[in-house]
Amino acid sequence: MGADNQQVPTLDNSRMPIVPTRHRSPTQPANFTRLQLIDDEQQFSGKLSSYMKTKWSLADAGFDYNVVAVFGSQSTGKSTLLNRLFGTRFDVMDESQRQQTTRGIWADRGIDGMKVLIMDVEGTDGRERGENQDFERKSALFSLAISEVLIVNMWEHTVGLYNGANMGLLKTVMEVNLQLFGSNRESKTLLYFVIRDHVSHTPLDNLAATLKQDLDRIWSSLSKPDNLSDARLSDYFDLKFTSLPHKVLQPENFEKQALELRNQFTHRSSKGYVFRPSYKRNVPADGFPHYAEAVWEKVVSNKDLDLPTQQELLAQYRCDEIAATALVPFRECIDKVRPRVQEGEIVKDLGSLVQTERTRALAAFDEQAARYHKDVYAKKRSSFVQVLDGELHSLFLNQVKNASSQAATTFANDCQKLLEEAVDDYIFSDIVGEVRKRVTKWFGAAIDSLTFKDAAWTFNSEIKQLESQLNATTAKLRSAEMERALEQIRRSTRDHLSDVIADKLNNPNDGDMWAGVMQGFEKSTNKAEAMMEHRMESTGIGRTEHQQRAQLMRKLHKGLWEDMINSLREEVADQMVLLKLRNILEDKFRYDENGLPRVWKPSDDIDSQFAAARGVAQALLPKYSRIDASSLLTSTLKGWDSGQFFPAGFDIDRTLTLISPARQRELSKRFGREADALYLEAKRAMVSTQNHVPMWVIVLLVLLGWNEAMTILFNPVYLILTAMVGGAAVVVHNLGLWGPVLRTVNGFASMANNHVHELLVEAVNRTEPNNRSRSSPQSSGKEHRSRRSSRSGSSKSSSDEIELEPLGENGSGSPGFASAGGESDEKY
Ligand SMILES: Nc1nc2c(ncn2[C@@H]2O[C@H](COP(=O)(O)OP(=O)(O)OP(=O)(O)O)[C@@H](O)[C@H]2O)c(=O)[nH]1
Repeated sequence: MGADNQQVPTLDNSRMPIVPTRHRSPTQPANFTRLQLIDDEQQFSGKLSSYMKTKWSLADAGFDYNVVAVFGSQSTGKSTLLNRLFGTRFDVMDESQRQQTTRGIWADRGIDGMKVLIMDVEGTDGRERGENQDFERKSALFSLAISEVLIVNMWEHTVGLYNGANMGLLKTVMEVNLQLFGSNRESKTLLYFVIRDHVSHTPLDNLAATLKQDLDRIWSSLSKPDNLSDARLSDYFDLKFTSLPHKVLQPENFEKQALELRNQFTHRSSKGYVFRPSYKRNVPADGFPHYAEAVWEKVVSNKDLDLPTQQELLAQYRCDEIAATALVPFRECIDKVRPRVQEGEIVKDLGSLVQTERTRALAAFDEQAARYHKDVYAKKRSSFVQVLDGELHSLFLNQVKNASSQAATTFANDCQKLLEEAVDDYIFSDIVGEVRKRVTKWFGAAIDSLTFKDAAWTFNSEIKQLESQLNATTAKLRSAEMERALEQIRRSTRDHLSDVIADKLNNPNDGDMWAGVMQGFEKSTNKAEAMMEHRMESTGIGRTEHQQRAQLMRKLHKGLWEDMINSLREEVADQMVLLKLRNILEDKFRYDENGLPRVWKPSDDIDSQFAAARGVAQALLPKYSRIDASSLLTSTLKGWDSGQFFPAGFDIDRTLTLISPARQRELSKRFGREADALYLEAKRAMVSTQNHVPMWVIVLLVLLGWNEAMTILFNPVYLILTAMVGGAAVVVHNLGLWGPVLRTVNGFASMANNHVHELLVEAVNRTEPNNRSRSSPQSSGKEHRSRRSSRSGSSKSSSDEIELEPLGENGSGSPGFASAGGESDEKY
């Protein structure tokens, strides 16, 4: 193509020179808007969609656009004609070369606001392609399928020629077209025959009649499908004919008539306006690229080309595209709130927020997709709604679950708080019922905000789920309430029963001990049952709920029984039971029948009294060891006799034994030891009543006086000596040996006396042998006295002097010296 051919075309013919040139390359100046839609290699351009949007601004045209294609032999001025009609810049052959200019199919938009898409198709019978008619058939079929108006360009002189007028090609194309599009009679195609170089005098009408006859002949010779055997040419095609003068020989006329012809394509009001609604393919402009490509692919692959199917496919494709586009802002909105909801937040006004986005997305979809195949659109709309609602439902479901969880938590917490704060005599079912009503109402409002008219979902299962949760919580609270009631009732009866038990076990011989205990249990149970009835009523366990009530009663009985057993076990603990036995023993042993303390006298038979008392006490040990509950058989306790009193599996027999046999034996031994101590104590008490101050102590005190006696007592040496002497005396006394001892002492004294006497005599004899002879024995005795007096330092008178008497003859005389006169108390 020459550079001058790249001038911006206008409708001013003087500025639209046809400059022969050659342009075989798809590259073009930037300001050109044409596109090689299908190239030499039969490849469909991937740029059509972007050209529709950016270069041609037709994407948003909806149905308000037209498609025109040109069909004809090579170099018959097709491109020239299109450029004249639509202001396009399709390549025009360089006169000097006479070579094929247009290869493949080119497309462009008409200028000056014309919403016309023009396709310049490679000419048929091309020298370059030779015998190969594959592309010309495909391109012709493609043009026929997608165009509202197909301009059939031909020289005047070829009219009436079969091959020269491309009648053979037209026949083939029509035949295939009938097979492929036969079922679609809704949209026709205008075959606009433009006869070029009309220079002869043959009127156009004659030329048109010739062509029409040729076409009818072709049509009748077509091999039609069976179901279309009656199909007429006019069912599918409208025919229109025009001619143009010779461009070179009659340039002015040519331009003039070309302009008139142009008006038929541009001015709706002009006579002969070509674009009629019946030619519409019902393909919106934004779907045209996909539609055209799909048609081309069908043509190229020789598959059956069914226009309705293609339209449906297109509709499906486009509706999907539109839906995807409409979904983007919707998802953006959802994605903003989804994390918050997933984290458990209850997003305020979520329902209205996303409902607005849903409406917006649907409106965007409807605006564009409604132009496509109705059935497909309806289905796709339904699918789109499902997608939207699917996203919403999953989001709402999370929100509902959050609300449900919060409602359940609030219910549990509020109930617990109110029950804890409730004063006595509160009605459990009133408190719980009130909270439940409030929570359910709140949850209902949360659900309502997420449900709207067109929404295909309900949250019935979530409502049921919450109800189950609330029921479960209520059951738990009721169970806890009853546990609390059980504990309170047991506590209130426990003290009374403990007192009864302590009293009965401490006085085992006052009537039937176990009957008394059981009576106490019966009273406590009756009282507890009445309290329990009241609590069950207030907790909402109606009288119709027999099983639950019976279970609770049995649980209460078990608790009361266990409380009694625990109290009994405390009472018969080792120390307690020993204390009880000891008390009984003491009562029987230490006190008489009148309850007065006994003072044991030697004459009392302690042993038999003790044995009797101990027997009574020991007999109580087996009594304490096992509970006798037989009296309850005749009690007022319901179910005791039928075994329905306690819960199933409760082994009452196991609880009856308080003290095992082994423990009984051990306790019996320990009690025996304690009893023995008591016995000894009694014995000692009796002995103590007989004891007095020993005689020897009195003698000692008389003999020694108080001070001496104390000296002996507090001086260890004296005390030991005294003890030894005393001990010896006791032994002697006890053995009755005083006689022999006295005799022995006397013997020893006599011997000592004799020995002393001998010593004295010897001494006297030794000292005074000579004096004996010089003096008389009297004088000698006086001297002896004087020496003794001098030794004693005494200056006694003569009346104090001691007379030394001679020793007895037999040696068994008095052990001491005989004293003279009243001086006999002084000892030697
Ligand atoms: N005689 C005559 N020549 C014309 C007319 N219109 C165009 N031409 C000339 O015919 C030659 C071919 O013109 P094109 O417009 O390229 O023809 P075409 O059919 O598009 O050619 P291809 O695209 O190669 O098939 C050019 O040299 C034009 O100047 C016409 O009406 N009469």
